[in-house]
Amino acid sequence: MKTLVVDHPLVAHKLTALRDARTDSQTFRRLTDELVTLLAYEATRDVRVTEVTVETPVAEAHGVRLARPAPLVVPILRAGLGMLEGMTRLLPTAEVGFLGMIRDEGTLKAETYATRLPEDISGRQCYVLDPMLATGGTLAAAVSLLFDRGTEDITALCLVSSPEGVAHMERVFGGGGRPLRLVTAALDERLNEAGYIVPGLGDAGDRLYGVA
Ligand SMILES: O=P(O)(O)OC[C@H]1O[C@H](OP(=O)(O)OP(=O)(O)O)[C@H](O)[C@@H]1O
Ligand SMILES: O=c1cc[nH]c(=O)[nH]1
Ligand SMILES: [Mg+2]
Repeated sequence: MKTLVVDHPLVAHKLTALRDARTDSQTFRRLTDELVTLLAYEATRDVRVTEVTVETPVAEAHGVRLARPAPLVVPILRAGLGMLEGMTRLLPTAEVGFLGMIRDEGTLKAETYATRLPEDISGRQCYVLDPMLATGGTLAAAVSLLFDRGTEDITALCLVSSPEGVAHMERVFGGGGRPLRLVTAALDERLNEAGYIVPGLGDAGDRLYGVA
């Protein structure tokens, strides 16, 4: 797995405001949306394109458009939903599938409660959205499911990642196989005893949508 920590002052500025416990839900949602747009720029660097020619008012111009089959964007519910609009704004032809996953806060194991994906996702480039990569259990389960369904390559976009989560993903998917990339706005210090990222930003789902 290739990991990219996006190093950009605008990303750092918005992430700092997002982390701030005083930031309200409305602002948290806006900042999440803005951060995704910035991460998406890096995350889609290898998106497949097809060469096309268009007529400008002056002459023929050679360019590209997004290739078919369209990319697949998969937010992991709930918190990943906060990243969806920012991503599809940049990838308007993308299809969207949904994975509902919840981490048991006692065992820290991820459970899948909903899977709604297009029928055929074989050969697709896939962008998985989840603001938090903590133990890595949730993202690893999502990536395994998508690879099992035939996805060609996967890029995960996370706002905050932990070293433990990245190490878990590398352990599970490091042995080659299909391409996997992680694009994250921050690699934090560690996990605490409760499995929360330190310093992190708290519970992303609760901060986006209120306490579940
Ligand atoms: O890396 P892990 O240790 O698996 O933890 C990360 C997961 O926990 C959070 O979701 P949560 O289970 O709280 O669900 P929610 O989005 O509905 O709040 C977060 O959005 C990730 O999906
Ligand atoms: O820090 C964390 C860990 C898991 N889930 C979150 O929302 N935040
Ligand atoms: Mg949550």
